[in-house]
Amino acid sequence: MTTKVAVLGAGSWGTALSIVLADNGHDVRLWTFREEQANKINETHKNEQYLEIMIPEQIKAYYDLYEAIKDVEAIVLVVPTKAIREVCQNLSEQLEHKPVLIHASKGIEPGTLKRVSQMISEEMEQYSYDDIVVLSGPSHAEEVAMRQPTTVTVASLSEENAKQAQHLFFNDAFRVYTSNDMIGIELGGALKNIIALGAGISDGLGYGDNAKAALITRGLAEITRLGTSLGANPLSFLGLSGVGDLIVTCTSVHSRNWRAGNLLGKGKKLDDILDQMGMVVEGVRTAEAAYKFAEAEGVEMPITYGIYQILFEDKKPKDIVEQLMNRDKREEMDALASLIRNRNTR
Ligand SMILES: NC(=O)C1=CN([C@@H]2O[C@H](COP(=O)(O)OP(=O)(O)OC[C@H]3O[C@@H](n4cnc5c(N)ncnc54)[C@H](OP(=O)(O)O)[C@@H]3O)[C@@H](O)[C@H]2O)C=CC1
Ligand SMILES: O=C(CO)COP(=O)(O)O
Repeated sequence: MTTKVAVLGAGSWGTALSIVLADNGHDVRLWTFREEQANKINETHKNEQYLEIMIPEQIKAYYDLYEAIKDVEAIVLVVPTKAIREVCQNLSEQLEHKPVLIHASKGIEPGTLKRVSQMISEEMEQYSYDDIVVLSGPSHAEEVAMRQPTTVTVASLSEENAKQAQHLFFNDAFRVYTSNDMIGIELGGALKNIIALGAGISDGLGYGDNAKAALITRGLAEITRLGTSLGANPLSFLGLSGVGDLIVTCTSVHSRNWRAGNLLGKGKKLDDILDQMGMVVEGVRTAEAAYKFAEAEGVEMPITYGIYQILFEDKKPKDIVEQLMNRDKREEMDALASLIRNRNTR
């Protein structure tokens, strides 16, 4: 059955998800706030600033938000986290009905420490937190657009909405699982970007696979610690939006977070890196948010703290490596085990 879907955000990920939806036979409206970009996509069937591949002709680009959303049955929100509130305010003013709302953005707001679904429900009277669906997992846009096998998770407190989202996106190159752990799925997707910056820094410094495996493993431990203390199911961090996304982002040259970290490790300045990237590097703002979150929750996140110091306190990457390697001796699973024990006895 053909569903009318509006995808809001015509960057790499919005375009790749539009391709999945178009392949599934849906009527896709890809919205951008730049008129010349909408015209160019409709004329050339390419969005070449973000992806090299041709896009199916049934994807129509829109500049007028009302025209894009007026009669759709689903909305997929894929703008950078820092644009979520602004886009949701406009959307809320113009939306006259209640299509299922799926977001695919990965970040935490530094000022409020809110996840994306929390920001959406604050800005849109049409939706409660329980209605919203998040889509997350190891899924670089470049590979999804080429129909390479990819697996993701959709989570919602509404089982019906999660299943609807699963059905919309599911195909033989894009396998979609469901979950009801909103907190775990959103936090896994957001926090892995910080560790990916670290993996890039490590590679930029010339360190090898041992260092990267250590960052991924100990990074997962601290993501799980924070996530569990915020109410996530610890098992979610062993899933696609946890270790899955952590692996892909820490090891792929497609990752903007890894690439930004790599340049930091090579001695480039953060502002210059962000200027030349031309795409969002979510891990930077999320590192600030996670550092504040960890402080507020009393959770140890030494890697996140070290990356925060490199990004915001101008600390040298080599000094942070020394700081991490010389922390007190400890048992591998102590902090995590006690958190999980506390959670189970609550
Ligand atoms: N790329 C990927 O592989 C994946 C990305 N994600 C997540 O998806 C989200 C979007 O990332 P991605 O598409 O890659 O980012 P890009 O940087 O590729 O694109 C961002 C898009 O959002 C637009 N935008 C920025 N601000 C606004 C605004 N205020 N109103 C409307 N549109 C705006 C940009 O417009 P303009 O062109 O004018 O700058 C651009 O089209 C991020 O949270 C990211 O972490 C998740 C999974 C995979
Ligand atoms: O989330 C992603 C892949 O799952 C994309 O990561 P980057 O934003 O680092 O490119």
